[in-house]
Amino acid sequence: MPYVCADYSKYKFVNVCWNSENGIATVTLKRPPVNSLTAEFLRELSSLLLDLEKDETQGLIFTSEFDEKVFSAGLDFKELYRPSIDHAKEFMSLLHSFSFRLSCTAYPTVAVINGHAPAGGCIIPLCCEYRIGLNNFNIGLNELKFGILLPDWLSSLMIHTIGSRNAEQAILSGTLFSSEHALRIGLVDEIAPTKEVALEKATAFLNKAKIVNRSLRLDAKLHLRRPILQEFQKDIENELAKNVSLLMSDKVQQSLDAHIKILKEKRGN
Ligand SMILES: CC/C=C\C/C=C\C/C=C\C/C=C/C(=O)SCCNC(=O)CCNC(=O)[C@H](O)C(C)(C)COP(=O)(O)OP(=O)(O)OC[C@H]1O[C@@H](n2cnc3c(N)ncnc32)[C@H](O)[C@@H]1OP(=O)(O)O
Repeated sequence: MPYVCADYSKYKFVNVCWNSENGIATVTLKRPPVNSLTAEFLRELSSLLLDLEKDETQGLIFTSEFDEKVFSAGLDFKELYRPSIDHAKEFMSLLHSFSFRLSCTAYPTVAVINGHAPAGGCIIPLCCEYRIGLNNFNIGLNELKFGILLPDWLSSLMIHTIGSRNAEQAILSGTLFSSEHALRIGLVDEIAPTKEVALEKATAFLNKAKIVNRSLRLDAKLHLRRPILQEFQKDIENELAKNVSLLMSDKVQQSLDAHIKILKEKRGN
């Protein structure tokens, strides 16, 4: 059984619950108020994956502290509004490297989506091998609706998950799916009535993975995910520069400004 070496208490935005009997790590995202992804959060998540790898984790479950509310609200609007060019570059690079790393972990991965997961909020679930949703949440890549072209690797993750035809329709219409609809098109694999049941289902999925030889399983995973991994590795410098210039463009900055205002008005701020 794996021996835990890393100090998981050093992490600020996640709680790591390590089960020493089965080697499964349950990682609860807890960056208030909505687990939006900032550079600091992404840096932490990347470092966490390395620690889990070193500790020979047998399986990873992601879930959110903000149960029945939000899994993740996606990229942090506020941090990405008028960033310095250096920060924009760093952010895009961190997003790319974390998503790549999560897509090809040696251990199996599950997302328990216990709340809304719009836009960048569904990156973690899409990189995972299996997705279990709760009722009454929305999930989808709706970026096109606010003028953001998806990076190729992100479209490719969606295609891998729900097939090209469904992905084309979903991405081009910027649809946010209800949990029932997400189940119908395969964006989630199961629906659970509560987080507890979802965590049991996640553990059952991870236990099934154990009957397969770990290194063979990884070879097969990398083979089956080759189209996604190729998108991640294709012309990285150019792809990152494209995303940075999209982020810095007037259109996207105006859209972020509008979104921040909408969220403020919603709260009566
Ligand atoms: C921008 C990138 C451009 C180019 C880059 C190229 C490639 C990048 C790759 C991927 C693209 C991905 C893009 C994104 O992810 S953009 C973010 C999209 N997210 C959303 O549209 C979600 C917006 N939020 C909501 O819909 C709701 O907040 C939510 C359903 C999540 C929760 O609703 P609830 O009613 O529970 O809470 P609220 O009152 O709305 O919000 C509470 C609190 O949280 C703040 N908030 C919400 N979302 C964000 C966010 N994304 N970033 C930062 N902060 C967020 C909100 O302002 C409230 O704050 P406060 O008033 O201070 O309490």
